[in-house]
Amino acid sequence: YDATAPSYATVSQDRLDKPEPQNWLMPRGTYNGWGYSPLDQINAKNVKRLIPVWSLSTGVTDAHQAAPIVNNGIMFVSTPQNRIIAVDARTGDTIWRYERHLPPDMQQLHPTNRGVALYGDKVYMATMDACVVALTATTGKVAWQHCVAKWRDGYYMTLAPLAADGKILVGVSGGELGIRGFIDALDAETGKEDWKFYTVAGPGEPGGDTWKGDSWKTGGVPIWMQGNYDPATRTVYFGTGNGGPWMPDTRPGDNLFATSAIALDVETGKLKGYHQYHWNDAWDWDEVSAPLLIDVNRNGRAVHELVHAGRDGYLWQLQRDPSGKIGFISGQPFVHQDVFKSIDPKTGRPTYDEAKVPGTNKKALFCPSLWGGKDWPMEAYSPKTKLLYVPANDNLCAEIAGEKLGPREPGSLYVGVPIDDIFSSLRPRPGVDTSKPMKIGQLQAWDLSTGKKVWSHDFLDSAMWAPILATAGDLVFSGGTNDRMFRAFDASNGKLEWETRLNSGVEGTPSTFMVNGVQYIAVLSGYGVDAERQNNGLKKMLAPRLDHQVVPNDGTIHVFALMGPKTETASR
Ligand SMILES: O=C(O)c1cc(C(=O)O)c2c(n1)C(=O)C(=O)c1cc(C(=O)O)[nH]c1-2
Repeated sequence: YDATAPSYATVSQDRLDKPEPQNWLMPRGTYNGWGYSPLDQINAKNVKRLIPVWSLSTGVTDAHQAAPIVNNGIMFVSTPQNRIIAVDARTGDTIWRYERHLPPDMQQLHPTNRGVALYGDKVYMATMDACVVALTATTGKVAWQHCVAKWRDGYYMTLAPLAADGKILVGVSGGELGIRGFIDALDAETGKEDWKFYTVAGPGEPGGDTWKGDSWKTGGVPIWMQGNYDPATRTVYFGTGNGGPWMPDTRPGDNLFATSAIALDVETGKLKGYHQYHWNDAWDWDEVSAPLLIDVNRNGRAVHELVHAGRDGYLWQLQRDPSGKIGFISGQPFVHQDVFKSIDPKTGRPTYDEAKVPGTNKKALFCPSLWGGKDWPMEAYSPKTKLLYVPANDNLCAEIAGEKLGPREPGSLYVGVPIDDIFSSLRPRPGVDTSKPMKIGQLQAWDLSTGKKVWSHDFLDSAMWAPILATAGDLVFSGGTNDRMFRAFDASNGKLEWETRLNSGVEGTPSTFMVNGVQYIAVLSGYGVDAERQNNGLKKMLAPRLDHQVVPNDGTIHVFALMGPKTETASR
């Protein structure tokens, strides 16, 4: 499909299995999670001619993290506050807007939304009040809605749904509210539940013995990032979040399947395999960004791998078996990490420095910080350069101590660390001189065959908090820094090739597509949630250097193309 006049084209399973380069049908472009486009009209030689074609205010503020999803010239964008906008991708003309009003007494811990899914003739969104809505793609009218849990019990949703095998897969947030996490698969046509997988193993279930007493009932393990999918083996891969409450002594044991990669049968939801990155999490290191499915050349042999740059600061390379079983290959730090003393070379299981493990009435300083070496923003992989691109945060640590928990009240925080302590927990790496510009955010490029870092582009006095887009034009695109820049780097050496300053901070997932022979790059600006909370921590840490810095929150869709006759027509 390459639209001359944009019109919605039915999204079949076949189109999702083999997506067309012109379209961007899911947050990472393809099921393998690469965030890679084979388009190369915009490339390292001409990217200096990239200009804005149109922009559109979303009408809301806060963290705009979704990828602009494009099907046959029609763009779908979701924003905080349960909204979707459908736009003509060439011109920015609005086709429809949808809003699902939130209950007025609802408190949002993470007011964001990571995108829509397309399937058949519908658009799907997971909502803050823990429902899935299906809209008719051409009209924006509700086709069905199904609530997977009660928001008053502390469940909410921020992730992009994953559409596969006639199902819409979603998971729940609430790791700080004493939930029991799960993934639901809903029938794409009707919204009826097909299967449910609990991420906290219950008594008698496999993994159930890794929770003591009733701790499983409030064990957390949220799923707040979309999964990836292997159509060949019909296996979905998700990353799982932290155990709850935070202090590990409240839930002794490994706590399966927290902070893990899990493989589920798309048809039945049955667990096929898992790998727990770190056991009995104590640092809020959700490992929710799903592992990327990459075939890595090892001594001339293609190894089917699952690759994940962890919030725990380790770059994990795992083996994926056709049966769904997951094996361990390697793990190594990509930022300063002082918690793991070693990892078992056979299993990857880390041993901990006990002084770095916080607990109830036990304070600990640990690195990386509780936002991790990399929070949710996704890595990208280019099959052309064979490099993995990681949005990393180095030289940051956190200090927290647990307090005794009272009884859980449904819908209230159930963390065991005062929320103000969490937001003020950020510390510099011991020994770092914060009176000088500090190296924090990095865009790193890794050769997965050798396990070596090939280059790193460093940002001073700023975290790096945005997903990466890689293209066949030998470019990688990303925002993520506190100066409102959106940038393009040379994919092979990390050289900055182009940057433009936008209205707000940029933590959107960039996407690219083609209409009428013109390649476009799209990204959302709009800053907030934990990028902003961490930046507030940096402002305190680096005072007075960032005292006057403002990173506005206003949401906007931005679309760019190369200057030339065709873009002039497109932008009229
Ligand atoms: O435990 C959870 O349920 C949960 C949910 C979310 C979310 O849904 O966005 C975040 C986190 N945890 C979290 O730990 C975190 O660092 C985080 C950052 C962000 C963000 O949007 O920037 N969300 C979340």
